[in-house]
Amino acid sequence: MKRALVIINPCAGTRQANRHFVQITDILCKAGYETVVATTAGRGDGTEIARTRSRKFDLVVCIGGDGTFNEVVAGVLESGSKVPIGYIPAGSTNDFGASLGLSKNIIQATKDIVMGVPVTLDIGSFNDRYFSYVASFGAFTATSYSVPQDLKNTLGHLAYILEGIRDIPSIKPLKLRVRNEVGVYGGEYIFGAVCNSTSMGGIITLDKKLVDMNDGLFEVLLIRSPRNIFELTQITMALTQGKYKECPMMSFFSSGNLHIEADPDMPWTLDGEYQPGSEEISIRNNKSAIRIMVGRDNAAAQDVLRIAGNKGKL
Ligand SMILES: Nc1ncnc2c1ncn2[C@@H]1O[C@H](COP(=O)(O)OP(=O)(O)OP(=O)(O)O)[C@@H](O)[C@H]1O
Repeated sequence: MKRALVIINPCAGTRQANRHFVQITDILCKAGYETVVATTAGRGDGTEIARTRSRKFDLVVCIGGDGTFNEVVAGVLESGSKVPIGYIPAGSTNDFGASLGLSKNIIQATKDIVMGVPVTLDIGSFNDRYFSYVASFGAFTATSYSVPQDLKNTLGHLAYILEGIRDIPSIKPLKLRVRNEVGVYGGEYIFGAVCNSTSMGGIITLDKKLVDMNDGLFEVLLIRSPRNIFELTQITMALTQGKYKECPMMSFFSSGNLHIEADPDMPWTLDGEYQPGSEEISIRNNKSAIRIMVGRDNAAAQDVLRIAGNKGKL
């Protein structure tokens, strides 16, 4: 009999997964999995459970937000197992699940895991930590949590931008030097993101055509500190229209590896969770590092994983 390890963060998001838990295990059971459940009790547990137990299973299912998924991915990678991972997004923002087109409906997401196919996906390293979809610093990090729901409903993407740019004048410029395979970028920035995703905190939305989550490359966006209202307007326009490449206040490029020199006190976020800064940061793209289950009719995943070239088949 096949075996599934379910790792659930019972406190993620609105705790809605807890209410569906019997249905989730029922679906796994009917799909032929003997199911073992492990709950996380605090930070790091997802990694510890996945690291010590993944090797004995045919499937690891993660239920929680992007932070829990990050932990489970790190644990699976550290275990050396190639076990496919199913992700049931049950957090508050679920940026990464949205990029991959995973269902927001918990039951449907579970069905997609058992009926779906494994496809490979790049995973980033930030010194000795892993991240699934974004390492970022500076402005906007709290924006996705502070936008009122009614504004999100009426204005959508624009609501995040309005909320985000409100903070820009109060942001202390951050000195940075970034080196990659082709060049060096340096100066004072208010924001930077190294993404393997089409969306980041609602503020940055990348065209699906630009993003391949399995190509060994990140999309990198750096936003310079504005010195006057004209430069601030340029940033606002570029964010609103998604035209990062054309904006003189931004550097936007694809890269596999980055070396960053920064203020060690400058905090980062990895997949939405706090990460202490460091003077020297090495960011690497671990190409096709994990296998993740996606539904067979998942059009978004087909786009961002270039399924035809992927090892999995839909
Ligand atoms: N049993 C628990 N009780 C309280 N906190 C927990 C528990 N298990 C894990 N955690 C914490 O939950 C955090 C991860 O939350 P997660 O990101 O999965 O959910 P979220 O923040 O609601 O979702 P999202 O990141 O998608 O907005 C981790 O930092 C971890 O320390």
